[in-house]
Amino acid sequence: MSAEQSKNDLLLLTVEQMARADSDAVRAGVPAVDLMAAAGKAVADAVQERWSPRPVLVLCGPGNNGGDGFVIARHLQQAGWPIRLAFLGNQAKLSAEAQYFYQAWQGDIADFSVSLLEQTELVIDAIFGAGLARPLEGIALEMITAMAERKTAICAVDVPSGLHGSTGQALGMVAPAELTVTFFRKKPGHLLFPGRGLCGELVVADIGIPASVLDEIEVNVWQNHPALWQQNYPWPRLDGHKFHRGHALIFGGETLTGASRLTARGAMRVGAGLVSLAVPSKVWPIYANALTGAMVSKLELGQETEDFEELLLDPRRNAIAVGPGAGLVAFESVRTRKIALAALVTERATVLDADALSAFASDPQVLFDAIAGPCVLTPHEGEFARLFPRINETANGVMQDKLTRARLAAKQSGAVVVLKGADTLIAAPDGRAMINTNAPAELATGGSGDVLTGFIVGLLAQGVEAFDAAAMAVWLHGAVAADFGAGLIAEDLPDHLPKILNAFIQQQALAREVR
Ligand SMILES: NC(=O)C1=CN([C@@H]2O[C@H](COP(=O)(O)OP(=O)(O)OC[C@H]3O[C@@H](n4cnc5c(N)ncnc54)[C@H](O)[C@@H]3O)[C@@H](O)[C@H]2O)[C@@H](O)CC1
Ligand SMILES: Nc1ncnc2c1ncn2[C@@H]1O[C@H](COP(=O)(O)OP(=O)(O)O)[C@@H](O)[C@H]1O
Ligand SMILES: [K+]
Repeated sequence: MSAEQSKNDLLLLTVEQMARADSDAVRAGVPAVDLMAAAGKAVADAVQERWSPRPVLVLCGPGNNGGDGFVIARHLQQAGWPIRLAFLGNQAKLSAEAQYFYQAWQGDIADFSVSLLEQTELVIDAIFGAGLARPLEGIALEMITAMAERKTAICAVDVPSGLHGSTGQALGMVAPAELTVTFFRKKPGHLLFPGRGLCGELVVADIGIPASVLDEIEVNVWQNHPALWQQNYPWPRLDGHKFHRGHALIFGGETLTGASRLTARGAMRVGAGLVSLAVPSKVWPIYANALTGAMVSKLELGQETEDFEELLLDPRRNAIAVGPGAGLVAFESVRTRKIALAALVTERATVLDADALSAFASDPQVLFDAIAGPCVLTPHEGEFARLFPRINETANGVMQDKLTRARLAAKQSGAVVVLKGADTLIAAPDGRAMINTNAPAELATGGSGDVLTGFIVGLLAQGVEAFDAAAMAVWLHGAVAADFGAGLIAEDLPDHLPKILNAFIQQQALAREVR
């Protein structure tokens, strides 16, 4: 598969974009009835690959998702499965293609009723798909609530009914599926929590929509994956020396000294040519004692910012990280702000994390106004709420989804925003975004974010553009943790990185040989 093709496969379509892809395909000559036939067949195949024949209840809703349900029921029935089918809606209002498959269905059609679940071992949820306009109510809601309570095995068509495909948010109740089969491309809601947890295994089926329809749709959200950035990965040059690989400067505070040391180790392992820590002179011995490969510079009491600025007079210190362990109590907070602003004024590539974000909570605009060069902000949800309170405001008690919030924050701040969590978002001010999906829950351990900051600043030092550096770092961070597995602590992340990088090099070499 070519790089362009895999990039294309990683695109995520909103519900509206998917509807557009669908209608453009029809306009390009693919009959709508063929799309529905292919969609239903793909779901029936996926079901037969995973389950042995058993009593199945197919729940068909009023739209085209329901239309798919009729196709699925027919295939499974022809394969000898015991099928019951229930329909919610008005036959006269079905689309032409759904009407066609409704007519083609040979069996009985029941009304929705919770009692149907009694002799059911597998439910095909074809109630609502991408077209859900408002929260579920009435018998649809009762059905889904009963399915969730009984923990019936569910195969969802396109999305588990009630889940919003663009946001990953539940519109009221959603029964978690074991398997979700979607069509053509994934949607953000399949990858963003809670949606990701509700979809179970996710299968993307080709239903005959030509990829060329994407040429007309402006898509700028992807699932984060090396195919998107591996051509920009900064492998060392054969004739290189350490200054070709950049010099990362990291500020270290005086209380939680471990945090910035983790950052430094992350930056070193990811390949920065040189790494320096700049730390208050009174704690210099702690750092100097603990670090071998990194250099430690002293910032004298009362003139820490000036000393930091002096270090920045050397243009070879080309990437800066401030935040991990920087300090927030009283005078520390003021110092953290000053150091962050001193970094930003150079317009060199800068990562601000942790305390360097919280230090601006009282006036985030001061931070945003100072961002002029390449900058990456790496808030977790708590830090995000402090910096972007307006973006987090709720309407009817509901906050906007994570993708929207990260993109608004990137636009507002002028920085690449890495909104961390189990479904970390990477968003650029120009609207591009990636959703990361390879991170295991083992990363929820103190200090893992500090290492991520180190990976980012190490890549920035090597000249990688901010959005790519953030995407690479987040992916590597997840890959390392997933490969390490149980028992992971933050210290393991830098030290296990070489294994992942070496595997990555081998894969790239293989790909080159194949080409
Ligand atoms: N390329 C594609 O996108 C294809 C899509 N197909 C299927 O078509 C589906 C999309 O079809 P539709 O746009 O008809 O969407 P749905 O099947 O989700 O149905 C929407 C219908 O439900 C009604 N509705 C929405 N919210 C409601 C609520 N809360 N309570 C009661 N009624 C509500 C709407 O008024 C509309 O009539 C996809 O999910 C997929 O399963 C397939 O048929 C094949 C091709
Ligand atoms: N449940 C989870 N699944 C996957 N990744 C997670 C999970 N919880 C946290 N992470 C990741 O772990 C890191 C934690 O960073 P952060 O919250 O800054 O912690 P710390 O300050 O202790 O380093 C982030 O990269 C985040 O995306
Ligand atoms: K569904």
